[in-house]
Amino acid sequence: MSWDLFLSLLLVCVLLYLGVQLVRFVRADGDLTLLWAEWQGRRPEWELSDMVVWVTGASSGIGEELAYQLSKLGTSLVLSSRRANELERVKNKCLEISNLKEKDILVLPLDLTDRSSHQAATKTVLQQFGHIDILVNNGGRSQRSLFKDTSLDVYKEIMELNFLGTISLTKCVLPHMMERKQGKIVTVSSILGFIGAPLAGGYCATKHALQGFFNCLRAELTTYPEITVTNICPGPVQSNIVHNAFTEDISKKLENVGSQEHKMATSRCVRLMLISIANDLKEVWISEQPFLTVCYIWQYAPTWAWWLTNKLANRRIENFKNGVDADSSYFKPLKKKTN
Ligand SMILES: NC(=O)c1ccc[n+]([C@@H]2O[C@H](COP(=O)([O-])OP(=O)(O)OC[C@H]3O[C@@H](n4cnc5c(N)ncnc54)[C@H](O)[C@@H]3O)[C@@H](O)[C@H]2O)c1
Repeated sequence: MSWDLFLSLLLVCVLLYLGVQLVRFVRADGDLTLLWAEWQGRRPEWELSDMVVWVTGASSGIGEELAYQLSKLGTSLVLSSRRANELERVKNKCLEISNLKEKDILVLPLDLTDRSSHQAATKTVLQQFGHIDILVNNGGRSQRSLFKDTSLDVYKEIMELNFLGTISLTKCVLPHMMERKQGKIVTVSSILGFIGAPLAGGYCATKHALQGFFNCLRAELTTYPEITVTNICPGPVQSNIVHNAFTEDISKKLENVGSQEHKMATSRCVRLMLISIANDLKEVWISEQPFLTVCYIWQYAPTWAWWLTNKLANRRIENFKNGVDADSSYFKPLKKKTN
């Protein structure tokens, strides 16, 4: 083979390799540690079966799907949110699709903002199952309104729910985990827990607060190596979150919710969450593009990130004003992954 031919073949191979890596990067829907764990790490099927898992916000969206996927793994479940009838519906479906029995699923209505009820709720779980292996702090609400239009009451209320409600329940469960010297505290934060976006100032503040809080708590628990703290940071995911979002006034509902189809499939998000929990990952980003790229640039070159952030931010406000979902139509995603 001539030297020229060899070099041409080598160049083609390198270009092919780079092409494949580029497609993989564009299609990636998790940060590097998460993708590694998905490829080489521990499987949720090996690690999580037989555990007792308490999921808040289990009546809808991510929490509901989490209940279904966990039930298939054989975990005992505590399902919490405010509406008992919705939790019963989720429980019945769990029983239908898994080998769990009635006694394996506790429906435990709970309002995260009613902090005085959290101790009694924890006691009820311990009476039923004897212990709690995993607490998934998932319940919460988002926000769609500009700061200039938004009442301060909204900021107070969203902080009460997403931040104080979450740490209040954690405070009730943690002593029990410390006594056993084991447990997993998993909190569903958001990519808005470390980047910013318009229309969600209050929500973003609560998620930043959660990130800061749980990063500190993890550092306080170094003498308890078997208690792990995982912050899950999803980008946009299909659920009822926009439907249930706060607006500029406490009592006002969002008028135009818009289609949610362009967002990441709930089942895929939850599968990646389970992989994160099984592998005790400390912080994970679960998101499709372009948000994942924004997260990386935001971390490594925050000032440059503003160029892209501003473009997305303008589009977000425009979308919102036009009555479509704020995160729609940045660009069409490649074929969606579903699990
Ligand atoms: N869907 C997304 O795009 C997305 C992105 C990033 C983070 N998240 C986070 O995921 C979590 C779940 O949200 P989702 O997308 O499934 O939304 P969702 O609206 O479908 O579900 C929210 C759940 O929280 C519960 N909840 C709300 N207020 C409560 C209260 N006062 N007490 C107890 N439970 C309460 C609801 O009843 C529901 O079960 C939230 O913490 C949210 O911030 C969602």
